[in-house]
Amino acid sequence: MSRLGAWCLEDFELHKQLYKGKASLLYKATCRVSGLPVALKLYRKLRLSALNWYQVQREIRIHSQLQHENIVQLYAAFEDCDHVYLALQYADGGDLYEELKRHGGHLSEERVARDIIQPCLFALAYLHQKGFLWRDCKPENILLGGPDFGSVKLADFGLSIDSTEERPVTRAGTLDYMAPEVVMCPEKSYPQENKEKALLGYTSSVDAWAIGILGYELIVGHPPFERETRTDTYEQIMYRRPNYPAWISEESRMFISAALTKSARKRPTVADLLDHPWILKHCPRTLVPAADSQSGIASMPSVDAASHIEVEDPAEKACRPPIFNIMVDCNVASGDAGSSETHHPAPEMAAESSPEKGLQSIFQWANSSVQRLSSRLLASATVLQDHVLSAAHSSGDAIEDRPLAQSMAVETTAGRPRSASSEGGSLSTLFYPPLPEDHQIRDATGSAQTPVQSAALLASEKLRKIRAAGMDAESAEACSTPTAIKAHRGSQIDFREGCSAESGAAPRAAMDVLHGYNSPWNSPARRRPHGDSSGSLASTPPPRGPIRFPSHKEGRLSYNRTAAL
Ligand SMILES: Nc1ncnc2c1ncn2[C@@H]1O[C@H](COP(=O)(O)OP(=O)(O)OP(=O)(O)O)[C@@H](O)[C@H]1O
Repeated sequence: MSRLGAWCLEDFELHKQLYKGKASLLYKATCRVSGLPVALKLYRKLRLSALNWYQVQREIRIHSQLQHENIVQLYAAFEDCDHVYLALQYADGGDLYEELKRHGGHLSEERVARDIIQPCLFALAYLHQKGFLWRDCKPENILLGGPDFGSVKLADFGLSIDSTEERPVTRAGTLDYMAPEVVMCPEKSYPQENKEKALLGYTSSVDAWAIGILGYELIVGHPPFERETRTDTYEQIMYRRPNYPAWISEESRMFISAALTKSARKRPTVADLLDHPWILKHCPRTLVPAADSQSGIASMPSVDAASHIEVEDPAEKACRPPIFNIMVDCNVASGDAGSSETHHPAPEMAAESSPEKGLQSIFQWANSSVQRLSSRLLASATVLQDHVLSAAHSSGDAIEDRPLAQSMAVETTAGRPRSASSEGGSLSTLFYPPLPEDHQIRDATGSAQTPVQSAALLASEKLRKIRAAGMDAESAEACSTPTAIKAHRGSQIDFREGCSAESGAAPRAAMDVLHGYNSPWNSPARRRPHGDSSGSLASTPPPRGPIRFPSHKEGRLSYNRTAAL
């Protein structure tokens, strides 16, 4: 059976809450139509400012165009009166941050290069080729496909931007992962702010920088420029070089140094980084797509299609879940000629013609954008192609025959309100099923706020500073440009004695002791950054002119999405 109409909440059976953000909730759910497990992301409309609305719309527009082995698939997007829903491919291995925690904050270099960095680079090359910037690289947004760690997937495109449609001019992302040129940009409070400023702007190379940060964090245990205050972190990002522990290999040091080239113009692209000797050393050569093969990048760049089919186990292929392929038409911002709604000119245009009308036009424009988005999203979820058909056939389930009441049969739980009405498009369609005790997700903010943990966090920061001072401050300069990487590629890698796993380096733990290195992950104080919620945009005014650094440390909260949430 195919899903003929638009998707709605009743198509999903909610299980446990996976995450609670400022404006979003994430549930593990099962699609009643196909039986597929999904991650259902709910944005609470009441918490969304005009800017947030714009970003949600952009997230859906961009994510719905992505189909890649290393990117979480967006299956559907729809809305009711109170929520916007994203049905996402469920990653049962959790996120990379949790994986790091499970491994004491370190992963082996080989694993980092082969299982994480290379797949991320493939996904980013694919994104960049389409003109998209991800802008939100961090372990929390990289999901694992299973216990074998075989297939990481990028998630969360809430900050992504289509550079073919708009110029990136905003300080967006997670501070520890921001490139210098991003840090130099101002924040913003409405979609078109600063777009007219020709001197502002950055490119996809901000994602290459973030990959360098990611590599460092996964290998060393913390981001290279993380400091106690935001001011210090900004300064580190802008002017300092990372400190490298002596035990990390020369190649990984060179890779990270190359990605962390301060000048965006001299920084290697993600395609260049795929050719870095560190990647080539740890990843089978056949997995690397030709650098200039556009089709290779656009489809599944991580595997050569032909050889992949040859080695693929047919049984495994049969078990692969079907994809219900839904395209969401949310091309709202560009306007709708046929719409009867009042359209307001973009604020900067109005401001140009009459400065005093500028502010008024911003509000009018924001209002009309919200209205247009809302009405269009409600009407626009369109099913194009549906593999659910086969899934439903095989299960013998007939979705049309299924009474709505039955599909909605969810027990009411004490403390979890559920409305009796199920009229389409109302909050009444939203329900929160009971959670088993052992599945109750504790609020990340609440779970780490005890005084003991706060004190431990401070102690851990001090420890980290002491460690940083003792690290090898030398920064590898070789391979710091695309040209240098290419020159280096294929050449015999000269291992620094004692630095490479292959040269019989001492086990990591022993080296840590030797160098007085005590992973922050050994301390229970390391908190999940999602829990740090003090850094909302609302509390950090956008800088004007020269950068002014705020004096307090905010957590690793993604910027520019939390404004007014
Ligand atoms: N498809 C998925 N499958 C399994 N878990 C997921 C999935 N998507 C997200 N998660 C989990 O939920 C967390 C938050 O997801 P996501 O980053 O999309 O939410 P968010 O509201 O955008 O968060 P933030 O604003 O903090 O970036 C992730 O770190 C991950 O642990």
